Amino acid sequence: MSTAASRPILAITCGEPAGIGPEISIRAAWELRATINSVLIGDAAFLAMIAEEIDPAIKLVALSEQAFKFSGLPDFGPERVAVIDCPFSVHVRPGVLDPRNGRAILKTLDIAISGAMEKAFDAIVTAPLQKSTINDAGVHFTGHTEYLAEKTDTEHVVMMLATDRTTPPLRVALATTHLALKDVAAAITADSLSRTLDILQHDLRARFGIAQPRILVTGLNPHAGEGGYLGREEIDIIIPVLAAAKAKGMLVSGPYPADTLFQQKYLDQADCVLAMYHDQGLPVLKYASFGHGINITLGLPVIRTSVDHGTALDLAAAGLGRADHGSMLAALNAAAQLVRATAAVAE
Ligand SMILES: NC(=O)C1=CN([C@@H]2O[C@H](COP(=O)(O)OP(=O)(O)OC[C@H]3O[C@@H](n4cnc5c(N)ncnc54)[C@H](O)[C@@H]3O)[C@@H](O)[C@H]2O)C=CC1
Ligand SMILES: NCC(=O)COP(=O)(O)O
Repeated sequence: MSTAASRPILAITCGEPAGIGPEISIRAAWELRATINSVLIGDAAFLAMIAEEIDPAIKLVALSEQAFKFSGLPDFGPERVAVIDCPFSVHVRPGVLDPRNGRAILKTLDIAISGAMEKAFDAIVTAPLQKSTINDAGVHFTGHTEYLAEKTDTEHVVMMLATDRTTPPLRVALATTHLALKDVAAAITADSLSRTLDILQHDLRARFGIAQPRILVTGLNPHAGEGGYLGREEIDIIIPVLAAAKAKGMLVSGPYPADTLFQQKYLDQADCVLAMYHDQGLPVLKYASFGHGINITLGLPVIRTSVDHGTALDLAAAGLGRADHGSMLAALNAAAQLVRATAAVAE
């Protein structure tokens, strides 16, 4: 099924329909149709309406989930973009969240995940969804990252955001994912941190072709704990884990104070920074490249990339044409590149 070498097949979940996800998904899939075989997953009638408004020349062709499951994906060629129909429960009003569509949004992800696990898709690319809407629909949901881990039976995954708009490219991985700040310290255990480093090392090699990844690790506390006077996580957990990783031959260093680590002289010597939590690492990357970065979930049995932004309900409410689809283009191109790089490393 896979056409990794030529035109990889990427499942795109169109995300929260009241946000900018459908628009950026259609624009990016259409623009890249010559090199990427995108398969949009969402409400086909709704997507057709948006496509018509963006540009009547855009050609979408819909198939039902049943047809996809029983007969697979027909070859629609590069002149049309396929849509797997996943109908919403209620009419969508741009900018207005409706939890009654929450379960259908989640179903788009389920179709993408099972299709990728069965190798009908080479990778998954997700447009942003509103995490609160899924919860309001009655399903506990903290993020795609955790949901993908659960649905693929993966015990441990790593969230990494990346941009090639800097020199060298900046990659920021996180030791924890979507957690309330009060729960972060307890989640950083020797076991979870060493698993995170192992996954980083493995995926930077297998998916990015970096033979000996150099990983700079932040501390958790201000001034990396100030020798224990501002917290003991560095002394009790991070330093011993880094020592063990170095003993295994990994090129890790730290813990560095997070507020001064992001300087060119350090980043020039690094393939990746591992930050301890969401708002420690991501603001730096988003400041460097917001709207053009990507989010990659490492450690999964499938390739998944996403955009570096959220649903932007404010823009969706204002009408089509306001959102920048640069990050969606980057996420699609990165997924295609990861498909090719992974195939090359496996050979
Ligand atoms: N991968 C995902 O599914 C993600 C989903 N989210 C969800 O998005 C929701 C809203 O998040 P916010 O923190 O408000 O961030 P946001 O990224 O949606 O918006 C923050 C600001 O950036 C602007 N912006 C965002 N994307 C843009 C684009 N493509 N072009 C131009 N301007 C853009 C918005 O107009 C707004 O001013 C959250 O509640 C969260 O659930 C957030 C991040 C990732
Ligand atoms: N800020 C990045 C983010 O929240 C990613 O969330 P998700 O991809 O796990 O849904």
